[in-house]
Amino acid sequence: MSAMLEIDSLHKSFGPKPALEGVTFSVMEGEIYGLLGHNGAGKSTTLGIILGMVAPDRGEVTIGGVSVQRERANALKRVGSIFESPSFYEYLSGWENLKILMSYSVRFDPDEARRVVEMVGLTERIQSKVRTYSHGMRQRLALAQALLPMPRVLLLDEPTDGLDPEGIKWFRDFVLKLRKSEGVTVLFNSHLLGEVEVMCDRVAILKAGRRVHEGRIADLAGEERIYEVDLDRLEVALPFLELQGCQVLSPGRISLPDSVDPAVMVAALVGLHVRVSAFAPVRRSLEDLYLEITR
Ligand SMILES: Nc1ncnc2c1ncn2[C@@H]1O[C@H](COP(=O)(O)OP(=O)(O)OP(=O)(O)O)[C@@H](O)[C@H]1O
Repeated sequence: MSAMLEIDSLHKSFGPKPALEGVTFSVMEGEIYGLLGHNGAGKSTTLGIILGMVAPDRGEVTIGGVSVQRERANALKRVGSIFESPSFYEYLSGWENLKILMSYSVRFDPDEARRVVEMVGLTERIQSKVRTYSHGMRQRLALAQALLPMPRVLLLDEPTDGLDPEGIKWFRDFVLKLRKSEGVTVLFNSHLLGEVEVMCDRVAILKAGRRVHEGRIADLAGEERIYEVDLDRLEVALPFLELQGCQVLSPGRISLPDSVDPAVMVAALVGLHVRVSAFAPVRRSLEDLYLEITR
């Protein structure tokens, strides 16, 4: 697999505090890649630079080997995007909106547009005025617009923001199907860690403009042994656990070193008059990792 997207050492400052400080990562062809981070971590700035809408102070992005900074139009020819909240002409139909939006970049092909509108499930309402659309329908229209250039790369800024659980599931299934049928490469940012975990192959976590983690979702479990615990007398229990080499990850979650037998640990806690209501192994989630890294 070769890299479809290469983000190389991006630096950007809007004021005295840098928004990005040397962010680097690559997204392989056909990969679904998630960009995570707290509010203000630099996710949208990164996407804006990839889309050629924000000029980096330093660094470069290449898409399919073509530099966005040096050959923007060429690099973005087969890139579809939803960036920030898409805005539409409210008093025009979804169809008229697609026609206008497409006239800025590629030629409008009605057959292709009908195919894409069908794909996103908007056929019945595409002639209705956008002001009558629900938030979910607007997102589907935004997705249709993103799909019209027949993209090899999709860049999505918070694509499920504000969607209801059904809309989120629809979006997830749609993207997974699209990758399978068309081999599209997808980079998106989101705060919905559960969604990211089921959709993405890899994630990067940004913190204050720096990439502080990159890894495969499949490797999340790692070597660590994580236990969910419910204990009383924490003033006794926690120092004891730490003395045994356990790490308290969050209230109620600890990681056990290899040398420690959980049964022996429970017996020892009981011996210290700690009531142990739960002590069960759990799979480490993306949320666990995210909280450990960004804390
Ligand atoms: N156009 C701009 N002018 C001034 N500052 C900006 C601009 N765009 C971004 N910033 C600043 O850059 C930093 C990174 O912002 P960015 O929008 O990239 O974060 P984010 O990770 O996308 O956050 P969120 O999850 O809230 O969307 C923030 O401190 C933000 O205030």
